[in-house]
Amino acid sequence: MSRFALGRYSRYLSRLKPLPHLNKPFPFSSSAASSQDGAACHTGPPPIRVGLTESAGRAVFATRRIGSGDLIHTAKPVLTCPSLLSLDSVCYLCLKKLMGSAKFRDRGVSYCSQECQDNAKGFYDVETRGDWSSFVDYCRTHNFKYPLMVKRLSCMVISGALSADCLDILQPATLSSAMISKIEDGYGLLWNAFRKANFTEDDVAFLTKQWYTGILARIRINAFRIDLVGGSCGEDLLSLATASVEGEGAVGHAVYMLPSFYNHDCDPNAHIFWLQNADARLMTLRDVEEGEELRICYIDASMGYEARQTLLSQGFGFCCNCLRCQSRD
Ligand SMILES: C[S@@+](CC[C@H](N)C(=O)[O-])C[C@H]1O[C@@H](n2cnc3c(N)ncnc32)[C@H](O)[C@@H]1O
Repeated sequence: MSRFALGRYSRYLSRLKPLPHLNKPFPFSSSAASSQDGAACHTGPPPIRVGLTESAGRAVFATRRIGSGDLIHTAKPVLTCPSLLSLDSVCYLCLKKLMGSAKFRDRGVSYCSQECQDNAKGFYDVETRGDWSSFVDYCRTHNFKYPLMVKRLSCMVISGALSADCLDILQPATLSSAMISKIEDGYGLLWNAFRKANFTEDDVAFLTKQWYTGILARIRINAFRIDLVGGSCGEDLLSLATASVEGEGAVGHAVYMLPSFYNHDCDPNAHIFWLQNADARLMTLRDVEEGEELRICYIDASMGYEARQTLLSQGFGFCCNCLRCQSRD
């Protein structure tokens, strides 16, 4: 289950259409927009803080009034992974769609730029030492996407690109015993692939069953399905948000830090979307007052109350407490 079936709430976007001030370009330069989590729509830090709620754990709050349709901040992914179906058509690192013949090819995969190829080299050197066929078959057979993210994360940890505890801060899902036994099959296959590739016990000391399960539990709740909108920063945010609702399908998944602290609402005041690659953008869908919680929608909000509750409970393990659900709309 991904929360990035996310964002199909055209019913809620449509009421924004008459607002003329939404038709404005992105309010900050591409360099600000491409900085680490938290580039602000004005100069300085983003107008948000992470705090505690009474019943939904940590959350993101506005530190000042933010106008409807404003970009709140951008976020770089910590971890990306193309879907198996997109392997030949997107950049192996940033998930940008590759048009025509890719110029940057390395040992069977393609990149959109020399920079992506260079940035992926460390973990891809690790990855190309192993034979992943059994592990990938297991993912394909069960239609699992998240174990592929754990495989990439493992290669990144071995290469030194990330530390094994880099996702510890994120909330984990509660896993049933049936899920855990399926997860353990994947763990065995991953472990064997590394050992057969002659990685030392030291190299893979972090890769315990407990680590693997803990990472999958975090990815399950916090991975975003990436639906690219295309377009450019010059386009108005509402068109881009609407396009993201009508997106053609996922190119892969990614995990972020700051966006993971946004709680869900079936009538959200914020939206996450992607233009040309896995760099995320968060925007407001209506005016937000200082101190107000910013919430995005994890699911298809056009569904009815019962269906939404079932999906949120089965996929994310919570009973939604938003105002719309309280009124059983
Ligand atoms: C991606 S995390 C959001 C950040 C999280 N609150 C934290 O402390 O890390 C998703 C989790 O937040 C909680 N949550 C999010 N939206 C909620 C809502 N509308 N009602 C109740 N709990 C919610 C649930 O525990 C859910 O599994």
